[in-house]
Amino acid sequence: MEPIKWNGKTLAVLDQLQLPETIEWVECSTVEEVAEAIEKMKVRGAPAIGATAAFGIAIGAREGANLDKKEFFPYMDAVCDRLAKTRPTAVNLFWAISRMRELIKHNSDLDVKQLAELITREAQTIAQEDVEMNKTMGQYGLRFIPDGARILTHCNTGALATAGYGTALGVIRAAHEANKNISVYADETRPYLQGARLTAFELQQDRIPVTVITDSMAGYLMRQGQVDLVIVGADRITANGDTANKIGTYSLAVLAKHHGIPFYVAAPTSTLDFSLETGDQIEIEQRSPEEVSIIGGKRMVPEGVPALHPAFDVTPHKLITAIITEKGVVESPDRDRMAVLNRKG
Ligand SMILES: CSC[C@H]1O[C@H](OP(=O)(O)O)[C@H](O)[C@@H]1O
Repeated sequence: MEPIKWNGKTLAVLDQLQLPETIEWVECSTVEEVAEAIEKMKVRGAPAIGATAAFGIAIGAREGANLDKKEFFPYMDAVCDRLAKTRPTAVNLFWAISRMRELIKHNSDLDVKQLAELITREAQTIAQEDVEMNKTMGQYGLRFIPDGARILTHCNTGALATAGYGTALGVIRAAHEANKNISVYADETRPYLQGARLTAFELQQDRIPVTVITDSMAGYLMRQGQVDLVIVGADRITANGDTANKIGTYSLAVLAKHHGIPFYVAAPTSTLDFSLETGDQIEIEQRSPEEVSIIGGKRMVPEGVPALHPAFDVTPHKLITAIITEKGVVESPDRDRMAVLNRKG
């Protein structure tokens, strides 16, 4: 079940805030509606918000198709700027926007309507490429998944977090499709509950054995010898392999290291950011504390008591066993080893 569907002129967004109880599609026909769907996390997941922003730019180009060219280019700049303001951590968002800006710049000789068509096709290509990258990544990750593996994963990195198939969940899917008899522990992943609500939903649909655990149970299971490996996604990976991912990932990596359990990151190369040397430079999104204090519409923290809500944390590369991408695997990632991924094409 993909998170977005292009309808030729508008973008249907599966409202992930309503899952798993309700499957509700929201029609986005303006740039602002797309931007708000990303900001409110109706659609979320690094590659998914990149693809969504690309279609938001396509909608913007169609809205601006009646402008003359000298107005069209600054108008499209403003469209890209608006979408770039939605969420700061996942580099896939900025990768998609930058790819669209380059496309517009290198095709400025076309008329506005031709440009709008070209931009729409590029958004569709970005989505199609993402699914293909995820399936390739799944195959690269297979060698790290022993038969019968008990896998712990965090957040949601499946079809709902991408244009389809998934990153870490893509590796899990590939292992299941290869009859490796795996089972999954899904961290519920407070406060948005991507694991409990979305990963469990996806794996149940695929008949992959899944058990939801609270985030605080991971160490207990590792100490009981119940976890064979951890695999997670990523929102931004810097030149030395430091990885930003959903809050709670760093704690998992420390626990995995302590227990001698392999810790894998699966992410397409659109998640790599070689402009940053280390994870200390990654901007961590600070979301509303109300998303922590209020659960299912019910206040759990007394009014007036503050709450923190960093939406991501950074796992140092030394805690990562391997980074799996569609261009291959980097084991024991560091700056020198990651450089192999920093090649165009
Ligand atoms: C395919 S990796 C998706 C990545 O994005 C998630 O964050 P959010 O749900 O806030 O968009 C989480 O960090 C996942 O690992």
